[in-house]
Amino acid sequence: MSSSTVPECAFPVFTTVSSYREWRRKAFDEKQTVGFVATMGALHEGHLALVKRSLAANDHTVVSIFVNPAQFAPHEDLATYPSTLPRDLELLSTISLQVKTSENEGALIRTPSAVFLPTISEMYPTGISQNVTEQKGTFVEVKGYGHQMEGKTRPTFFRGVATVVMKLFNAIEPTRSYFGQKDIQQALLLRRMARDMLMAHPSPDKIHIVPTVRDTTSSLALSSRNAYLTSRERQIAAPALHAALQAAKSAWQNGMSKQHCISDAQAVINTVTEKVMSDRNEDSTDVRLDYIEMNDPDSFDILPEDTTRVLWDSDRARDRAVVLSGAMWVGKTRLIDNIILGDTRQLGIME
Ligand SMILES: Nc1ncnc2c1ncn2[C@@H]1O[C@H](COP(=O)(O)OP(=O)(O)OP(=O)(O)O)[C@@H](O)[C@H]1O
Ligand SMILES: CC(C)(CO)[C@@H](O)C(=O)[O-]
Ligand code: BAL
Repeated sequence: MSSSTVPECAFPVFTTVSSYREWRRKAFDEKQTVGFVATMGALHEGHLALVKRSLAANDHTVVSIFVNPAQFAPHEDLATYPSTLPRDLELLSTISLQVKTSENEGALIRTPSAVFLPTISEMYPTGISQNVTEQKGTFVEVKGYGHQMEGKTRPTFFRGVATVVMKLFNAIEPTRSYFGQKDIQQALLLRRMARDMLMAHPSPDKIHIVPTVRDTTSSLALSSRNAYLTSRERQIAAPALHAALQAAKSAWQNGMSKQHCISDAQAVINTVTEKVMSDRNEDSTDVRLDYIEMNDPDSFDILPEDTTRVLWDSDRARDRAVVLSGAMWVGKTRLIDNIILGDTRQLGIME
């Protein structure tokens, strides 16, 4: 993207690493903190929640918008991924937060300081293929943590995410960074990457996880890909994933085994699938569960089938956390969601 094609807005939009670095150097010199929110654009209230958390805690907030080819498999939706750049920049121009600081009693208004909007060649100087076997250059893999949950269906996804986020961290050099709980495996894996690579910008303890923002009536997790849903899919089928996870959660809290919890969740999806199939007057939608699973948040290991809350708790900490997550196809849209069972503070999820 050339700077002449970027719409005018209230903050600088940097399309190159070198132009951003000039701005960043000044923030370093002035000992100002920089909060960072990485996005692929098509912004919604979920993204804005991350931006607000950053505004609350940092002198500056930088948002990146970059649709990363490396995290899309060749058969996935890179070509059709939603893009709403003028609206994104407008949303970021209108967001503000009033903060209290020790020097300034209540009157300080913070707004985003900059957007980083790089081209593909800026981010991948050696070039990039979506086909892993054809790739050349430097990639980041968090070994042992990218094949479970989302990685089972999307085996090259976390390699693409870790690679681009390492590049973004190197370019932006944030003091703190904010990721959404909606992509819980991504956030936990990136914290591990920062720890393993001894990163300072941000340090692993400054990678913050923000609770999932949901549609207030249906509880559907907000997601850029929700734009693919028809209105009937959005109302009838899409909310089933969260409802299924809630059914598993209540079975877990009632002392049931993991196996029982997951079959309760599957029953919720089956009921919705049958309803959608039986509405013969309407356009038919194909609803298909990809997975619902329960994993250890530290190792990402799958919990054994007979695990109950009591067995899990007695093993280590009280109210020990579990990641209960799932993915489901509604027509051509793949939705993901999760609930943390037990104490969410063990995962450092913000309150
Ligand atoms: N509903 C949400 N609540 C909180 N954070 C969210 C929500 N949706 C996305 N995020 C977070 O925003 C950041 C950028 O996400 P991204 O741009 O991929 O949007 P997305 O809505 O997750 O898109 P997609 O539909 O591709 O999954 C990630 O850290 C992601 O977890
Ligand atoms: C973190 C991220 C911006 C990397 O491309 C993406 O995976 C996302 O938006 O969740
Ligand atoms: N928020 C996750 C980005 C992706 O699915 O590619």
